[in-house]
Amino acid sequence: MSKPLLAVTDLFCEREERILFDGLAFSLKQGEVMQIEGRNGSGKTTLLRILSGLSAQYEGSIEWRGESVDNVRDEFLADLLYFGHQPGVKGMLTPQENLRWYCALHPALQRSKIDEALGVVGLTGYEDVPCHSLSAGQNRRVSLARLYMNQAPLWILDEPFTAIDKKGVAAMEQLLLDHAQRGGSVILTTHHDLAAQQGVVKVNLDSF
Ligand SMILES: Nc1ncnc2c1ncn2[C@@H]1O[C@H](COP(=O)(O)OP(=O)(O)OP(=O)(O)O)[C@@H](O)[C@H]1O
Repeated sequence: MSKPLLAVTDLFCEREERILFDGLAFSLKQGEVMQIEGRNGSGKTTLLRILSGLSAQYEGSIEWRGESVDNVRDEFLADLLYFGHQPGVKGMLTPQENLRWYCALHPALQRSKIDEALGVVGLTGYEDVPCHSLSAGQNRRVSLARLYMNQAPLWILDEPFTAIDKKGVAAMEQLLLDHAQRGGSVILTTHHDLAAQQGVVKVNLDSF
């Protein structure tokens, strides 16, 4: 049997003397989409930050391709795209400039795909408009355009559909499924009901 891509065992995390989860365990295989569920404040963002290496305030084991993430940190980070709660878009820059800046940070990405990615997320005609004068949903779309340019094996996405309209959510869901079909894996949180329930593995933090 093939090793899981990501294996979490006996994870414990507390914040402000409140236990968020204890004994949390799950594994993610290649090509799997996993939705982390739980009530507000249950620790979903905290968990995603731990999994992405942004927080070390936990106990337990996290393995990437069978090795402790502590031992393969560089390889793990190179294989990861983390999409945080905030859109991470610079208001003074245009959508095109934001994506150019993103490409400069991640040389594996193709600058030639920027216009295509902006087109796919419905921002044709807005390429040169400063992001501070775009709507919340449009700013979120600038951020989501990065997913169309990134084939990292693991996507960790925190509330990627916030402020996105229904049609946009459907397109994004399809993008996640396409990524999984190509052998990528996805861990996400969302308060949206995903249309594609089949094939989505769920982990509910309220149970831990
Ligand atoms: N850096 C921190 N310091 C102190 N407490 C924190 C910190 N980060 C998170 N918390 C607390 O941990 C709990 C879990 O927060 P978290 O943002 O992970 O929840 P969530 O499940 O993502 O919530 P939501 O569904 O509302 O987005 C909250 O009670 C929060 O106040």
